[in-house]
Amino acid sequence: MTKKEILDAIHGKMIISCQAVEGEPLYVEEKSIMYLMARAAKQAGTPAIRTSSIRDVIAIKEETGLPVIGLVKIQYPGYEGYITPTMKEVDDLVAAGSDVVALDCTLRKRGDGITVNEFIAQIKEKYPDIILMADISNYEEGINAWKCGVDIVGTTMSGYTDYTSKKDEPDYELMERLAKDTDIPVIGEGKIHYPDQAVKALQTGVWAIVVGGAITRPLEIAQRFQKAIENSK
Ligand SMILES: CC(=O)N[C@H](C=O)[C@@H](O)[C@H](O)[C@H](O)COP(=O)(O)O
Repeated sequence: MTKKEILDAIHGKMIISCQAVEGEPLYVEEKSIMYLMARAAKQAGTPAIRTSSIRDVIAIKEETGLPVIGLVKIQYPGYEGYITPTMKEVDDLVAAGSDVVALDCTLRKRGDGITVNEFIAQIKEKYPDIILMADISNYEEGINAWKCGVDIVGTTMSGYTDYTSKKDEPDYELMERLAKDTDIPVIGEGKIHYPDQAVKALQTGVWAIVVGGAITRPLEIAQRFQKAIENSK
């Protein structure tokens, strides 16, 4: 699919994130099972899937035929970001056929000593046709990534950096400001736990939203029920 086709397909819609990394209940060592989550997501009508790891990108594309936003979560020493931190992960995602490559574009420390701006430039030089989604945590990082020429900005990391508020709800304000002040698609992502929050996030003016754990992480869902019950006692 071309960039325009992908962006048109996701416009106004909910992308479902299907992820399980090592240590999570749905992570199975021998074989990816996240394609089953993606099957359900497709049946529910999602136009695209976001997923982590090379094997899940491959399995989900094979299962659904939908465009995939791929990323690799890996924590290297010296790097604060863990979403597609180096060219190695970009190379692997491109080779796996990831339609969009998502990467950490926060302004945090990188172990290779280059800036995120330089990293983006290196990726674009190596892969001129790549579609990049910048995962950022605040307004400054979103604007910076947009100016570096990424194709999509996502609010993914809001609440997950030292300098952003840890509230357990979507960052509607960030979504609204970036949608207003950039001319590329903004994806509202992170902590959208309920259908009414999904609606509200889309109403901020973002191009699309990503919902993950509230649909595809059973432990997180069960804990939310448990907590509500405990709190009611
Ligand atoms: C911060 C981080 O590492 N976020 C990851 C990014 O891909 C995923 O673990 C999240 O599930 C995804 O962003 C969707 O968010 P939520 O699961 O809250 O709907």
